[in-house]
Amino acid sequence: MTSDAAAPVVRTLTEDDFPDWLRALHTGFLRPPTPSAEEVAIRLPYQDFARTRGAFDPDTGRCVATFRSFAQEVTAVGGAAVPASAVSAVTVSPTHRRRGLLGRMMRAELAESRERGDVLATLIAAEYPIYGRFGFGPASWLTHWRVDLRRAGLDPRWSGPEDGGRIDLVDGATVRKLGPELYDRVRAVRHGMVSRSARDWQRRTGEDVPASDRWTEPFHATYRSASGELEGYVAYAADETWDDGKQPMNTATVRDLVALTPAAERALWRYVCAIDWVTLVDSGHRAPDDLLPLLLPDPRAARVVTHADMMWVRILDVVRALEARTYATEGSLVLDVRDADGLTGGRFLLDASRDGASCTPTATRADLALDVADLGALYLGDESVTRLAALGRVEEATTGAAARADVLFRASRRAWCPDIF
Ligand SMILES: CC(=O)SCCNC(=O)CCNC(=O)[C@H](O)C(C)(C)COP(=O)(O)OP(=O)(O)OC[C@H]1O[C@@H](n2cnc3c(N)ncnc32)[C@H](O)[C@@H]1OP(=O)(O)O
Repeated sequence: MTSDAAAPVVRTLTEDDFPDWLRALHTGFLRPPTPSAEEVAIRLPYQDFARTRGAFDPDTGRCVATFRSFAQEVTAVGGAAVPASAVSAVTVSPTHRRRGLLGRMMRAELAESRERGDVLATLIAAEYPIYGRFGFGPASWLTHWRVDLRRAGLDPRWSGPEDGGRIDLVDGATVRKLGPELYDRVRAVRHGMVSRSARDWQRRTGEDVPASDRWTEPFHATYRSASGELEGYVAYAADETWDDGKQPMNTATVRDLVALTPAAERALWRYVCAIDWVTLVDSGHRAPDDLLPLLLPDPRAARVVTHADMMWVRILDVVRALEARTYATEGSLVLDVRDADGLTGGRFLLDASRDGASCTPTATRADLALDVADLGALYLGDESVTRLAALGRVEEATTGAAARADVLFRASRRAWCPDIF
């Protein structure tokens, strides 16, 4: 049912709107609504009001919907950093739901992002059914394991990396200093990862974090190779659970684990799985093909707790998006891309060669026809064209085109976005 009340005004914010906007954000996310003065003061300097939208009820003047975006880079298959607009803080208050406010804010944002020259829009969807209608597709998936170390079969005598590398516990300030450069090297070689701002590192390490974030200090450990190179880092927290029989039953929860080399990744997981008192390891958000379960002598000790869609991608510029990534082999395909919002649809000839890929508008007969949301789902190599064709979502006009597209689009590792934004 639509209310007779006057439609809210959707606009970008001024500084004065911010406390009310924050209240609306908390309301939508079901947190205690009224922000403290401390929270407003801490968050204020990090707001880009030109990219923060709100909807304001004309009768009450109150903010009833929130939306923001920020500049981000997404690593494409092959390592290119693709400019994206990351969408976040999307809420509509329960008093104003299902009157089209999200649609108004999203369409304004996507048009502006396309104008700005962003190639993709990205988001982490709170609920699966919300964003497909706006051309987003689930482009990366996460798996979250809980490892029962009593069943894993690991050698309890482990005392550090066997490869001459070393692990050191460090403090948050050290992570703020060393983490960004390490992380940028890692994201340059793993598709699906996204850039992190200095503010992200502050929030991970507890600098300038409002009480409402409920941050607690984690342990941070680095891995250095035998030659002293920093190659990996882990942040983990532990609880203080003991069972009735006076046995430690602590869970180590990994908040962040990034590694430049497989040796670093193996060593950091091994380290977390060898901490005294820890009987359970909670892996946090990993790629579905993470090394963790197969590092255990008994991989069944790693039980999948969550397997779900993670980052959603909305392609805003088909030509630049498809030219930015690499392909597993040489080949060409004509794609008919439907975009109901008229941002980037059309027919395109994708030509992948040893020298790179070109994507050009064409009038040639299409091999495959698909919605822009499905192209988003395929973009990071983490979905099968054949599967989407079997679902009736990709139309195969040329026999064998779906299988050819799979060979081109798939990657040897799964896409991974570890960050919630
Ligand atoms: C990137 C992020 O920030 S993810 C966080 C998203 N926020 C939340 O989940 C917080 C709680 N939910 C909300 O605040 C709101 O329900 C929102 C923002 C999800 C939706 O806002 P609304 O203004 O009600 O959406 P709007 O009226 O524009 O709906 C557009 C369409 O999406 C559909 N839709 C909206 N939300 C949902 C949902 N949660 N599940 C299924 N369909 C939905 C509507 O039915 C409508 O469909 P139609 O075009 O076929 O009629």
